[in-house]
Amino acid sequence: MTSLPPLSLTRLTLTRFRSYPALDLDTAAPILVLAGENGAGKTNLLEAISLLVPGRGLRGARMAELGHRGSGDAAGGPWAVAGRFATPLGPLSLGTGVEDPSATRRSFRLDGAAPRSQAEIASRVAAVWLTPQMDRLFLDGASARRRFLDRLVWALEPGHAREVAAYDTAMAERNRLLAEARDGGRIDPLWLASLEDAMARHGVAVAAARRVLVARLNAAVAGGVAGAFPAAEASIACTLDSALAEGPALDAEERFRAALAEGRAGDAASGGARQGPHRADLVLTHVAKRLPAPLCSTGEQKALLVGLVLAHAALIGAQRGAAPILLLDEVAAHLDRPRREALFDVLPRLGAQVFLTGTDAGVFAPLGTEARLLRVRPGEVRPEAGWPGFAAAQDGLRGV
Ligand SMILES: Nc1ncnc2c1ncn2[C@@H]1O[C@H](COP(=O)(O)OP(=O)(O)OP(=O)(O)O)[C@@H](O)[C@H]1O
Repeated sequence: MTSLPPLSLTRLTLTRFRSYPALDLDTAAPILVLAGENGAGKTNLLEAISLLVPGRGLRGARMAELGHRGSGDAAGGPWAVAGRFATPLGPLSLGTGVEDPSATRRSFRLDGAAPRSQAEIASRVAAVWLTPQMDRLFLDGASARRRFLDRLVWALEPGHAREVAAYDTAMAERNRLLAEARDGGRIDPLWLASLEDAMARHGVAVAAARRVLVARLNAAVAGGVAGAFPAAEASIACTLDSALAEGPALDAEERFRAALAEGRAGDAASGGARQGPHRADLVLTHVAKRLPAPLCSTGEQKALLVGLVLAHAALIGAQRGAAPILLLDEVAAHLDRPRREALFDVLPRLGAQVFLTGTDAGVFAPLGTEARLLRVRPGEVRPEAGWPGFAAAQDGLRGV
């Protein structure tokens, strides 16, 4: 068995979390496959792990949804998730949860004490996930893709979230002022200019950070970070941001500020700023096919997304010195056999601890002894010795 990756979850303990009244699970393995029927509680486990890092977790759920509801319980109560980790700086214990189910925020414990900040937690533990909900990324509107891209940047540049928020705030206030002026109200021109100044400063910072990330992702993909995985064929771009963040930052800010000042009347008529990083879009292209992602098949889109997430995980790993924990929910669902096998070939070589879910354990048999199989049934998880269909899968591989 391969040794444990530098950052690994070694034990997961749930108390009244989702479908689990209580669970204590040994997770000290490089790759864990959580197999079980629909509704067994596989995604709930990934979600619990995702909540051990700051953020809203992989479902973006509200706190009140997370407490275990027994039959007849109209509302969930308090809940807790605790994890023990092996990290490059030594063992670490992390806990999160709410005591009051009406709370909107959860609290954290780091080695038994309240952490100084969420950044302190993020500096010790990182996780990256891919869920079936993200399959729609290329079919939905651009705003979902911008949020996705910004989350990718944020994982590497924690200050990015502040820049995005500052830009959005300034833009919303400028939109309000322009609407007021359009409706005959009197507005303060100095206030308007200062808002455009803020939009230019934060907007160029947002665009520049996205541009840097996109370049690094492309380099990671081209450098074969995703191994032989077909998604290494992706090219990644973000529209608008190149032009917006071109040249020295001060020049770019000046251009954007001037464009905003010139565009006031048109922006007022159309109900908001018509240009800026809030209009950018993330574009993935299948290089071999020369097709943008929305024109690719479901499985091809999934492969592009997997490649993007693996490249992102590799960048985080290079920056932190330890790869983030990978949570891949139903990742094999739309992938054909060659793509699955290419993925299973890459996963053990990423230096990351990987959690995979699926309804059919046999699909994961090619991972062989690299992976530990856990059988998930409502409210319980048990290790299972051996893979169903393992011998057949091996025969199949030999036959290729
Ligand atoms: N707060 C809660 N209390 C109790 N049960 C819950 C709560 N929230 C969700 N559940 C239940 O948890 C079960 C497992 O959900 P989960 O999404 O983990 O399933 P899964 O194994 O990933 O299934 P699938 O293969 O269908 O994706 C569902 O039946 C759901 O109704």
